[in-house]
Amino acid sequence: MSTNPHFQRVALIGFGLIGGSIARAAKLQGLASEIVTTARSEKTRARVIELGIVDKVVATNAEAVKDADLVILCIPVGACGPVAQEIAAHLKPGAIISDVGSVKGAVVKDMAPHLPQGVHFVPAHPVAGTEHSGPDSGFAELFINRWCILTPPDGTDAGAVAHLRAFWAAMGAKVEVMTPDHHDLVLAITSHLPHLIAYTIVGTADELAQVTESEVIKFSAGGFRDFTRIAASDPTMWRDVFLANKEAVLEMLGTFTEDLAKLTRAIRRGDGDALFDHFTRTRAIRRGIVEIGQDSAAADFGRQHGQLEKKP
Ligand SMILES: NC(=O)c1ccc[n+]([C@@H]2O[C@H](COP(=O)([O-])OP(=O)(O)OC[C@H]3O[C@@H](n4cnc5c(N)ncnc54)[C@H](O)[C@@H]3O)[C@@H](O)[C@H]2O)c1
Ligand SMILES: O=C(O)C(=O)C[C@]1(C(=O)O)C=C[C@@H](O)C=C1
Repeated sequence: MSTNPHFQRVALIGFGLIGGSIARAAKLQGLASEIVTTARSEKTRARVIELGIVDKVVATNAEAVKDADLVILCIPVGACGPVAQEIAAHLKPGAIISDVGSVKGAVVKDMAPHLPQGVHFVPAHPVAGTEHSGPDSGFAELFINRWCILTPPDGTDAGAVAHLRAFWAAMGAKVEVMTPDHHDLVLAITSHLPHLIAYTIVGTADELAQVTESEVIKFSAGGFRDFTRIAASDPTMWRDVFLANKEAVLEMLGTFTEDLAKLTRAIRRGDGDALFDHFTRTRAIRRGIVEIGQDSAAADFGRQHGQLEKKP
């Protein structure tokens, strides 16, 4: 028998891209009787109320988690430890405490010591996002056909894991469980390194523009634009990701630098065969990734669950 994905009261700490998307998707799918969110500034509180998605907007995290059956921290990973400490005394016994952080090892290490006995800690990471942030950036379809990785510590109550899994699945996600360390290694290459490289190349191109007084940015071709979309992402979020996943990112950066050196040598030596072989192999891999991402699961989910459509 499948687990009911519904929660009585869901508290979202932070109403940005991810918190706002969870609120929209959970409302649309009827996954919570009540959704409460924290918005710390008067301006954001006013905007979240105006959006009319959640049932209650409060100013403090302690107030938000009161009587909540599911609490999800939707804040930068560096803030998760301090917020766990802030809310610990106010959590309802039996509640599930989760997060959406892009790094798992550091979040588990920072949060776990603060959480009281009797709550269920099930860290999570929806591997879905955009370069936008803030209360207006979320959308209900964000998680459709995207992975959500759960990293419950050993011994976590199986019922709590199943309940959170059902919640994410009902928002359209494909859910997988793995260890925090494995998660951090995989995401270092598939997500963190691409962001670092995109941030770097935008800075390099801008410096060249200043040095040569040419208009490198102004006349940037499609390739540059496609490649650097993610460099518009939130600086606080990404500062925290690189600080929190330092070891894995440095390891992947080392391997990447070696591979870049091989291509550099091929260019310097005029080794067209080496370049052609490399590009042929990586084109096939890239095309495979696109095909995997374009299967029909999103459409199937939309048909089964109502009006959700994947955004172009
Ligand atoms: N942006 C993405 O593509 C993406 C994808 C998956 C996961 N994540 C993870 O999700 C988390 C949130 O990212 P986002 O993109 O939604 O960011 P966002 O900037 O859109 O929203 C974050 C919100 O958290 C609030 N906040 C920060 N510190 C807080 C605190 N101490 N108490 C209460 N609220 C606080 C901010 O005011 C903001 O409203 C991050 O941990 C990030 O790593 C992001
Ligand atoms: O598409 C984007 O804009 C993203 O950067 C999303 C992305 C990713 O790297 O895939 C970014 C960080 C997350 O933790 C998960 C998803």
